[in-house]
Amino acid sequence: MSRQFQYQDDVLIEKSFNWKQMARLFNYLKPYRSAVVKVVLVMMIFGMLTRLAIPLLIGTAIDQVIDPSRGSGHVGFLIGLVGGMLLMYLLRWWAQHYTITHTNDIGQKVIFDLRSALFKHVQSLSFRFFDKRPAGSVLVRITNDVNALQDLLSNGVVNSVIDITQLIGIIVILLVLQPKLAIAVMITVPLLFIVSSSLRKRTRMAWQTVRIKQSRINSHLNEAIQGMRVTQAFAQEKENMTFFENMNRSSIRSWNLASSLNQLFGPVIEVTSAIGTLILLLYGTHLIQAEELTVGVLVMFITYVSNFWEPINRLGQMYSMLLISMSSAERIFEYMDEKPIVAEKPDAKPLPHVQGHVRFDNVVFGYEPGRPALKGLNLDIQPGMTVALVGHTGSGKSTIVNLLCRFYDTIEGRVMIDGTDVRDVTLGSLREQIGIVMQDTFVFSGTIRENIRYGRPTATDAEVEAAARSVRAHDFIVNLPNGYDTEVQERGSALSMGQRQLLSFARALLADPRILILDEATASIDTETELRIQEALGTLLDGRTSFIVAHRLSTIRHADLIVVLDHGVIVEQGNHDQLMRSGGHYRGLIEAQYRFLSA
Ligand SMILES: Nc1ncnc2c1ncn2[C@@H]1O[C@H](COP(=O)(O)OP(=O)(O)OP(=O)(O)O)[C@@H](O)[C@H]1O
Repeated sequence: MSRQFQYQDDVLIEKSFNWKQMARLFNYLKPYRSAVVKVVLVMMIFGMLTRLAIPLLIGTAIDQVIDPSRGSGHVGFLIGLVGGMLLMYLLRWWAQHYTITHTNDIGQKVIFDLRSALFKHVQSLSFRFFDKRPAGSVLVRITNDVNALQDLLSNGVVNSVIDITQLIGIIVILLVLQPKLAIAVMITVPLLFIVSSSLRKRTRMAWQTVRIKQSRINSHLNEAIQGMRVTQAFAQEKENMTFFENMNRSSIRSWNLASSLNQLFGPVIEVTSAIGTLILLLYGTHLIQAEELTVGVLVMFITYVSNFWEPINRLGQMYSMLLISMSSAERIFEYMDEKPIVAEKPDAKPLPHVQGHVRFDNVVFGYEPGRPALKGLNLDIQPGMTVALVGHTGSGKSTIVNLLCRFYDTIEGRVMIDGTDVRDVTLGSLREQIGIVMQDTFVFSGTIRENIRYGRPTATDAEVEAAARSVRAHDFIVNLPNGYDTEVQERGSALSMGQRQLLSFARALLADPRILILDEATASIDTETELRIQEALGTLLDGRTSFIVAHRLSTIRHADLIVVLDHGVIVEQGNHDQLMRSGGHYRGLIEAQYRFLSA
């Protein structure tokens, strides 16, 4: 299959640890500081202390009660010790339950904050940001990468604090109980460290690969679902399936590898712990024989040492998780650090209610360096005028409207509305006064009423209906199964092309902007709908400055001014009759269209 999907931003990260990034990430835990401290305290007091106390109780039981040299009259004491142990176990269970509930809660809240902050930021970014990235990869960062941090920000932090404290506690107790034996046992720690760190590096890379493969699946799925119509229309389902299956298989393979590497840690820990126990028993026996150690203390040692490996193992896993999470954090912060190219000036003022006088003053613009889309454009449009922008594909029509809405900033020259440079006003106040009707009307999931109201959320039902009536959309809406309350879906597939156009006209009319931009649909529709749309358009354009990226002859003919563009330059302007008479580009375009229609 020739199609190649590339998700360039998903690369294996093998960088050294970025402490700054980590501090930045942990900043998100700040609002929940007191909750974290509470959980750590509960776990330390009731979880860790009970764990440390249990071996002491066992050792005491052996030396004070079970040791035959001490007689057998201490059953009451033994029951007391066992009761104490039972209480410790219960407290421990409760502390674990408390910790799990609360760490999950903290984790969820942090993830919520992080995801909201990221979405808010991404929403503020300029068109140029989205030009460069497939929607799928943005989606993956807001979902997968944020999710990848959940474990770290919940159990990760709390468990690490507890594990470190527990380790220190055990080491101190062992050293106090029998320093020589303690040092002998700990000889195994560096051994474990060396073996596991090389294994851990491989495991970390393997888990990163898993994450990347899963991200690719998500990115691909997003594209595949969005492009499903094209896939089906070109009967590419089989090829698409093969591609997907390969990705899926490769994801499983990477998961199997990572998980088998992960499973090697268990045996490594077991072997080290066995060596530790061997040292403990050999050297311990020697010390007992030399009367430097009691059997009870040896049992305490054995229990403590068995509790020693678990936190070490968890801390190692935590370190790997930290490294993997940091690669997600880096991806998230890369977006967070992306500045909107079209930014409001700090002293930007709201644009007052405008008349609709639009001026392009020697505007030069290009989307990419070295490829100008507009080359020194001058236009002066009086309030209320209807301007038709015509020209070959790629001539710069949409670019003009993109600059008017300030989706991009000019490289040279100015765009002025009522004498104010669009860069001097707040983006909200500018765009509120400009209504846009896109060629492919985006219908959001919801009812027809909600979709029309998108233009002005505060509009009443009566106003929504009035707008729909004015643009002749009311008739088709009331004929839908639930009238204005009919649910429509994301791509508006339940509605025809013409109906979607009328819906978008109603939306724009309700918003009542002073300046209207209309990207006229190119698809041909039946004559009755065409007439209805033309009538609706008349209502919509009335009294506003309008820019129409025009394709229909009827629209172009009625425009007050026709601007003919060619390769980013205005080659002609005037009304229909003037331009026809002059016999230039425009006449050529119109005659070509006639020839096409009559062919
Ligand atoms: N987002 C973008 N990134 C890079 N180049 C772009 C982008 N949008 C448009 N261009 C380029 O800018 C030039 C002008 O494009 P523009 O969309 O303004 O043309 P148009 O006249 O509206 O075309 P059409 O009638 O096909 O919509 C073209 O060469 C196009 O390839």
